[in-house]
Amino acid sequence: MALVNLLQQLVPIWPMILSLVIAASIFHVTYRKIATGLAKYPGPFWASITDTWRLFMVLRGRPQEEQRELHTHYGDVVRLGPRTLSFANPQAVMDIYSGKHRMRKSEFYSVQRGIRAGRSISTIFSTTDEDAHKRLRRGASNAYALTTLLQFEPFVDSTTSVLLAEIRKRWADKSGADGICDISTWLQYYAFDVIGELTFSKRMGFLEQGHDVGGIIEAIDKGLDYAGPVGQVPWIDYLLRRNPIKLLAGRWGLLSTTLTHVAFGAEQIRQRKDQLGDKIKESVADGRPRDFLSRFLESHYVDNSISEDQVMSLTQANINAGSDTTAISLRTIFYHVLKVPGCYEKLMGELVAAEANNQFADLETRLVSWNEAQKLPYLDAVIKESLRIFPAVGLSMERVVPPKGAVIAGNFVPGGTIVGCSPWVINYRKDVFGDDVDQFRPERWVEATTDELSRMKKYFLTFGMGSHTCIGKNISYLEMYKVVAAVLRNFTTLILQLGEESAFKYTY
Ligand code: HEM
Repeated sequence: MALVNLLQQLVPIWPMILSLVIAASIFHVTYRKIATGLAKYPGPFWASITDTWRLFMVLRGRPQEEQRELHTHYGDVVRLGPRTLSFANPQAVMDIYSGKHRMRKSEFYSVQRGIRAGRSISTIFSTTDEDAHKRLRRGASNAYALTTLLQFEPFVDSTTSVLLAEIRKRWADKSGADGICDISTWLQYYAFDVIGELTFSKRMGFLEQGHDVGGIIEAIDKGLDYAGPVGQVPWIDYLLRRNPIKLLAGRWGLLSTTLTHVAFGAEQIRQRKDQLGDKIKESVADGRPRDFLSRFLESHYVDNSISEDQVMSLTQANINAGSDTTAISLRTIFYHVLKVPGCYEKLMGELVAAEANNQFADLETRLVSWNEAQKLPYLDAVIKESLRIFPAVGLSMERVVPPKGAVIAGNFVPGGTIVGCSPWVINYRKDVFGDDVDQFRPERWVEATTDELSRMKKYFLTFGMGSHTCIGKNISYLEMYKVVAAVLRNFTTLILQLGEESAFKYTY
């Protein structure tokens, strides 16, 4: 009754209320469009007044393609939000990521912090604090260095052997539907198991059990499906996952907020500490293969270069940043090898010739060592081209312009603006990779002149660039070169059967 009375009293003044709402909206739109200093940059109208436009672009499931189309339509700089610009030219890549403007990561990354017992866990990937990042990266970089790469080979070999054994047991030499392996799913199991083995000397068990054990893959995929769209409007995170009431309930043990893979990592660290006891404070130098956890624990307990929390955070970064990315990349490699006419035959030809030339030491299990894989130029070209044409990261790698502003590719950009380049845009630049960029053509990496090749390598953005460039790049190359060569050596007749290609969706 009271509400009806109130509405009746408002009737005479509704034109005034409506005018106020319209005036406020006009002010809001004008402010966001012009006062941010980005009015001169072209882009979709709705993007210039609200970030939710970008959120919907991500939800539509093909933001990487849409961003490329926007650049084709509007040019090298596109306004993707009231305070967000996307750049497409190579000079911008240098200006944004080379470190000359000391730009920090945007809040897009904060959305990807883990949660354990109601507390957020920042990782080397998700932190937006440049000093914290520097400390973490310095403490961890030894473990990921090219010089330690070979020490990780036994971990990759053992997971690869399990993958081969499972394929053999389940599908090899079987006819009809019994002989069809959903390689896409199994490559995902492989990538997740190998990162578990590299990090904790413990596979998560996907390959052996043939399913998503403990729902870990689902949890990580859900995390990415959440982070992609929510990262466009990061404050939404504080209403949803990082809702203070929810976090408090998590701290008090009233609600389980710990993410599945975070719990898995925490359990591995606990077990390792129990197992090592007092030996945890001793340096390990007996030449045994050492996983990442062992190296991080040594950095903490022996070298004091990272904190205990950082041990947890670094192992989490491996799982979060290193599993799905490698799975996507392995899938795109196999997809192109089997789909593009002539590619499979050429690659097999290279492997057979190498075998005939006694280039491979292992004739029994047919695993391939890192050093052997490095002597296969066509394999190298196929992997590079697959990663160029289908980079695992589909959105801009966002950075924040420092308060005094910055000149990016000749354009002055005011402080506080979020700027970035997408690997899906830069990897398709004709002036870098050639006129036939839409075509999968590994030969471009073989035929290029020295100058062309160095330009292609310089702007190849699949692993990012600068101080935040992928720390696990060498590890992922180790996995990919070895497993692709080993699968092809072991199973000589592979036929591609495509499923629902249209069901493919990208949210990150
Ligand atoms: C083919 C596989 C992979 C791809 C395509 C990939 C791609 C990327 C990209 C593009 C970035 C930079 C993101 C940015 O600047 O916004 C990045 C960072 C990172 N990656 Fe990878 N990655 C892969 C595999 C791995 C693996 C195997 C690991 C761990 C073992 C890993 C760990 C990380 C970490 C920790 C960062 C953050 C580095 C920092 O900010 O300092 N990645 N990755």
